[in-house]
Amino acid sequence: MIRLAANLSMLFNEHAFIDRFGAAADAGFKGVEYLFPYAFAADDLQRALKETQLEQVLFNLPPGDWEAGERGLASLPGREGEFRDSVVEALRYAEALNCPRVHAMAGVLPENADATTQADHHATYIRNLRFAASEAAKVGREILIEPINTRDMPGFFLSRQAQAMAVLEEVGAENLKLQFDLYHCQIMDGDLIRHLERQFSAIGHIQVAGVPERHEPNVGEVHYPAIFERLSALGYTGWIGCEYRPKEETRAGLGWGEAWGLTTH
Ligand SMILES: O=C(O)[C@@H](O)C(=O)CO
Ligand SMILES: [Mg+2]
Repeated sequence: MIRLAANLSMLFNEHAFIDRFGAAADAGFKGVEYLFPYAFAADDLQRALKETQLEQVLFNLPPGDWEAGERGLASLPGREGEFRDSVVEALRYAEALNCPRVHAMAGVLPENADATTQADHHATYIRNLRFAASEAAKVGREILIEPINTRDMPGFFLSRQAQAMAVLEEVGAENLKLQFDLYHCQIMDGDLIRHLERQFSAIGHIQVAGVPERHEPNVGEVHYPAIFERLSALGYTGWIGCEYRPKEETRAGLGWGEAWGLTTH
């Protein structure tokens, strides 16, 4: 069964953040995800989930200085202390929101990074992910890593599916999983269904969007019905995060999801 989660950082931007929970539930979503909960007290978010009977399915660790262009800390040499604090903070929110998984963004390489710098980032990434996975395991949660396309995030350290699979293998923690965003995969690697099949056992969460504009899944070059069909055949029981920027009003664009219980009126 396909379970769709609304990404509240991108969907329902017609509403103030806290009101997006109600809008998502009204439209038929059963779960929500978003980038960061930290601007809100955990109690307020907990109340919003309870009132709407939505499940919190994912959010990200604190990413460093977002305004200054930082996109995660996990691979940044010299920032290990901050990364550790970010793991503790994310797990505190995860417990309060009953969220089973959190995404540790890899971070951005410095411009023109040479092989030594890249190797430093890789070594830091592996050490940090081991720490994060071991802390998360103590409280029964998963850590996710997500390859992100370098057109949207130039220099992002983790950009290819093969790189992510190699990292998962090197870290070797059962609760470290792949956040498979089909939008990024299409841009960087293509061959979506074969990637899904080959990586299926490593996947902890899936996200979708049309390519290339990142609008609704039925807008653009990817034929999502075939992908959803394959996912069902593979026996996927996890969540699919709707992480796209609606072309117009959120609700008006939900027609693509009617087969999976979303309503447009
Ligand atoms: O794909 C994305 O952009 C997100 O899933 C994310 O976590 C970082 O922006
Ligand atoms: Mg994503």
